[in-house]
Amino acid sequence: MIGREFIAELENKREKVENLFNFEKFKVGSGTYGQVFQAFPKTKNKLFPKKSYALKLIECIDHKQNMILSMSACREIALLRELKHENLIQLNRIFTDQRKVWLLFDYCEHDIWQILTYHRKSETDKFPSKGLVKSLMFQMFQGISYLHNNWILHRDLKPANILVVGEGSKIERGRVKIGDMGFARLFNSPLKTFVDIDPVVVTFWYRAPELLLDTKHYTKAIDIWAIGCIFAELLSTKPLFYNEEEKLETSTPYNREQLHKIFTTMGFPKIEEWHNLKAMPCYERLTKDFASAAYEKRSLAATLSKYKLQNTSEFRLLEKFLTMDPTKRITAEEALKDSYFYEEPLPNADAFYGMKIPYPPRKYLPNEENNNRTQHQQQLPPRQQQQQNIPLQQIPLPGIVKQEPRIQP
Ligand SMILES: Cc1ccc(-n2nc(C(C)(C)C)cc2NC(=O)NCCN2CCOCC2)cc1
Repeated sequence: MIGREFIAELENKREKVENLFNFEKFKVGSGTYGQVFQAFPKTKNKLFPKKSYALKLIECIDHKQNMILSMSACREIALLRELKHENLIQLNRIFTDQRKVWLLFDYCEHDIWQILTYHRKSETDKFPSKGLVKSLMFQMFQGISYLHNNWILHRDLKPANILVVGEGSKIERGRVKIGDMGFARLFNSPLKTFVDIDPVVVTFWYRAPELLLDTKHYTKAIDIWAIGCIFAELLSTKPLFYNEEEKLETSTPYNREQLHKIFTTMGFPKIEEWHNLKAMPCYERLTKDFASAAYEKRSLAATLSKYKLQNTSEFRLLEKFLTMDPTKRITAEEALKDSYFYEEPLPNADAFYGMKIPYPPRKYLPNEENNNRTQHQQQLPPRQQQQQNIPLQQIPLPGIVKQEPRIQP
């Protein structure tokens, strides 16, 4: 059997995602890493229990009949196949056909961005309950602790990446699933208030000070700072380091406005607090751009005083997350042992325990697929290809549905 007939034979045998699920009209997200659809098993298919799934279409490039999988897709598949924890997104299956790669996940109706947006806009329900906040935080730390113990850093923790399972799933209702939606596409949107901010806009609000000072060492402490920002936002419903300036990514991670926001909120870091500050790559620029005296009266306690958080276990824990010196920041393991998680209300495995879920379901986005060529069919110039991508055939994609031995290119 020659190659083309063999491929055709292969195609007929494969389970096609279009035959197994209804999803085309239910797009819930799109961005740099691909598009995401809510998917419902078709009645005739017994392979998948009757519940909601998420199908992520990976952007491939079709080059001279060769499917080219991006490096990021390869990294996502390789990473997710190794990870298994109840508070992390779980990759269920991989489907491929001649032109596309689909990743199948369990569906999560909610995320912390959506929860915060609901409370910001509500007149009568302005804050998430104490029990909800505690459960979300505890589950987030369980997931991050698993990642950090496996020496994996998330590096882009923000409310939109903290998903929560909704109604419908008895066992997993209110379960936190940390993901990486990778929607951080450059977005030159007009200035907006944070209430309407799109979860896909690139924000620096969760970036640790050492990142903004161009540290060369990505560490676990960077994730802890981001979780601290999310904790503060859950307690106040306002982004702690909100910065209305939405800048396109600049060549250096140094962001003067974001640093100013952090110092205005926390005060300016003292050398005795952050011994290694002078060693930061952008320290010279920092001393030129900022006068520490301007932030003398600033502190986290002063900033959050209007939320009546002083002398609470929440505030004491928050200070440990938002410690300027990354080497002094609390670890995920230490956070899980904090007294905050051992006082009423105790964290419940179901973040929505004892409450009716008031948060709206996800909105469906228009699916451009129907009326124009999709990204994966675009041709990349050959030069770009060599740098960025590996032909699909060369990537062992174990666990693909009904995978036959691949023909070598
Ligand atoms: C390049 C790259 C992109 C993403 C990941 N990544 N990393 C993670 C961990 C568990 C490590 C946080 C999760 C993902 N991928 C997704 O979350 N994917 C989204 C899955 N969601 C979509 C919406 O519905 C629920 C499942 C890795 C590498």
